[in-house]
Amino acid sequence: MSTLTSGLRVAVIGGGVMGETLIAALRSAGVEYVTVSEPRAERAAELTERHGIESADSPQAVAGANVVILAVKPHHIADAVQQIADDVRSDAVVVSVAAGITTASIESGLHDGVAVVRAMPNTPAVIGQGMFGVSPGSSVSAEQLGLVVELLSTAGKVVVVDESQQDAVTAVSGSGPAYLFYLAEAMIDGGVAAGLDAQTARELTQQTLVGAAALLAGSEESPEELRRQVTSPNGTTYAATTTFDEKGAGAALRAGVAAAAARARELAG
Ligand SMILES: NC(=O)C1=CN([C@@H]2O[C@H](COP(=O)(O)OP(=O)(O)OC[C@H]3O[C@@H](n4cnc5c(N)ncnc54)[C@H](OP(=O)(O)O)[C@@H]3O)[C@@H](O)[C@H]2O)C=CC1
Ligand SMILES: O=C(O)[C@@H]1CCC=N1
Repeated sequence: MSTLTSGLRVAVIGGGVMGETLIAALRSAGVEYVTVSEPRAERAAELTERHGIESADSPQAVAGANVVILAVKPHHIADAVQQIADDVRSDAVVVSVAAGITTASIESGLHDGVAVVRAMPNTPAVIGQGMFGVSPGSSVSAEQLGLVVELLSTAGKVVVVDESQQDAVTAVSGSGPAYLFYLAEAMIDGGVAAGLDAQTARELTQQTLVGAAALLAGSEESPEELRRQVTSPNGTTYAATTTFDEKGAGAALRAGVAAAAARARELAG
């Protein structure tokens, strides 16, 4: 990591949920120079204090940066790009994490030839367990893509995908943590309804999801086979999963992923 972090100066434009997630990940990875541009002064002060970083307006933040991370909402990207266009270094790489926004649209707002990478992160990056789908734009060198992949790898796994797949990546891994939290909410509610106190229901749910996720990640078996191993003939799991099927839970989840991908396409404008 030392060759990666030495001399690296990162500007993070937008200090919201994902901006802070990436700041925390970069700092944990030993990146010393991180500057955040965040319009809310109170929030900027919170971030500088919590993570030991600098805060500046966007032109100042990007002026010395070799990596610029755009972490504003998709509808704020055009403004954010316009604010930095004249100050981004010509050899910098600009990484956008905005859902739906194409590298071509960001490139069109920057000076010719500036490298733009589109990356779709997720919030588990804050504990080094993120999943990133990364796509280079039209002016990215192999070295610049390698730098971005190496940098993001400090916060989780990275796959390089064709940009045409980014909306699907967003629907699976970008939004995906929320699907698991949604499931956790329902399991906790169901446990309470079945007679547990809320704290016990949460503890049982949390460890069950952690254990099952680790089993899935570490196993060569398919999810279907792992599920089969839990499901005794006409037992409790069978009772649960046939009810899920009757209520259309699987179909609803598949439709939800499709809706997320469609929404990402819409965000492109
Ligand atoms: N949250 C997540 O799990 C994920 C988010 N993303 C992407 O990350 C991006 C940010 O999302 P998220 O962090 O959730 O959103 P937030 O609203 O939490 O954060 C965005 C921040 O950017 C600030 N901002 C707005 N305009 C500018 C500007 N021109 N310059 C600098 N800062 C600005 C906002 O300030 P203010 O509130 O004052 O407007 C806000 O603090 C989105 O594009 C989203 O698609 C991608 C993957 C996962
Ligand atoms: O909900 C959203 O639009 C963002 C993108 C992926 C996760 N959060």
